[in-house]
Amino acid sequence: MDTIQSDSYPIFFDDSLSELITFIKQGKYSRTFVLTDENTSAQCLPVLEPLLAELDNYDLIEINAGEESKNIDFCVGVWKMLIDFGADRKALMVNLGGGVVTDLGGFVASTYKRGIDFVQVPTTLLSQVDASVGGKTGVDMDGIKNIIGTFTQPKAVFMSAAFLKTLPERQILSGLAEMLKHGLICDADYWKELKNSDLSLPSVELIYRSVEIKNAVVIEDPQEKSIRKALNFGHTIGHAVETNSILNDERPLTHGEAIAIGMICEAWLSHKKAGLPKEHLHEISTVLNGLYPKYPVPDTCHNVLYELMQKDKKNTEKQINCTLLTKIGCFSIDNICTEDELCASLRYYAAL
Ligand SMILES: NC(=O)c1ccc[n+]([C@@H]2O[C@H](COP(=O)([O-])OP(=O)(O)OC[C@H]3O[C@@H](n4cnc5c(N)ncnc54)[C@H](O)[C@@H]3O)[C@@H](O)[C@H]2O)c1
Ligand SMILES: O=C(O)C(=O)C[C@@H](O)[C@H](O)[C@H](O)COP(=O)(O)O
Ligand SMILES: [Zn+2]
Repeated sequence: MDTIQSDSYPIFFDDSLSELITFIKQGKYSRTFVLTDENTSAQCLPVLEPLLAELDNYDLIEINAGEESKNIDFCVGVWKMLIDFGADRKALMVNLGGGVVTDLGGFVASTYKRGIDFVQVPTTLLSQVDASVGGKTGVDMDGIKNIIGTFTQPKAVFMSAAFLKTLPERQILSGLAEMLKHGLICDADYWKELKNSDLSLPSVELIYRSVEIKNAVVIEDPQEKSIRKALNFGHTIGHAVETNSILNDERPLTHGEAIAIGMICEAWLSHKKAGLPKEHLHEISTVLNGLYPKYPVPDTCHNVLYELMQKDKKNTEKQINCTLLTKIGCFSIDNICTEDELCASLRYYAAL
């Protein structure tokens, strides 16, 4: 599988991860820090350890697993460890994990001593097809997703299908939601291929195509001034549903599960406001509703969800700004949606 070149960094597809060690050795880093969470320490570090053994030294930093750790307190913990270990500006962070580790690790690295190099070694499907690519780093605060963060590109990304062997089925489905999103916004053929494929573990070719789509969008608009907003399809409503679930549910929704709900609602808005044909809305709803477990969004929680949507980063002057679809494979950015429209879309999802 060919390496994909982003603006300033390579994205390697190589199960052996040999390029990672070459990269670290050639970089002449003063010290290497490997950031993991408790699950990637147990399941993914053993894959990397024989390679890391080739280095003179490296240090491990571990955070708790899950979105609940993606906050400034955990950043402080990691910054303190970097200080205690005497990390200088020539240190390297290797973020080994899912989107929580790559988002938080990228943010910590991009701010420590005003920025040290970091590389992403994504271990979930979601972090491979989405979170590790494109340079959005950050953490949540006050129940708002990714409200604190930077745009900082990694020095390289290293993809290995080996990590996906230990990934629970629920996490595969979570990553699949972002892959389906890539098809819906940019590539109708890819959407068709994906929905007809074996979805229990998408092939490396499908993963590769997803990364190509995301990378192409980011290269055109790295700081989300315009078309990068396409990648936010499903996220205005999805992030609100995700945050509300994290705050209230014993077993919160995954990012992808929440985004799937958001994509159904925003497909309905697309039909009402952006010309998405009725058959396309039906196709999107049927596929997504069939793949993901039904989640309750009763009218009684609409005001809480609407309040959360008001905090979305795409908004200006309190108007809710959604990315919509004009047809499967084509998007339209900067669509202002009213509270009534957003609530009606949640009702559409609930009634499916
Ligand atoms: N920066 C971006 O562009 C971007 C894009 C999409 C999502 N995100 C963010 O990514 C986060 C979600 O990422 P995620 O879905 O990877 O969640 P995650 O990082 O929480 O990982 C999901 C679970 O899988 C475990 N895990 C990771 N790798 C494993 C493996 N190989 N085997 C077994 N278990 C493993 C983790 O410990 C965790 O329990 C969210 O915070 C979301 O906002 C960021
Ligand atoms: O890379 C992007 O741009 C995206 O929007 C990808 C999303 O899938 C991802 O969840 C991202 O973190 C959302 O960004 P945010 O700016 O809405 O927090
Ligand atoms: Zn997302």
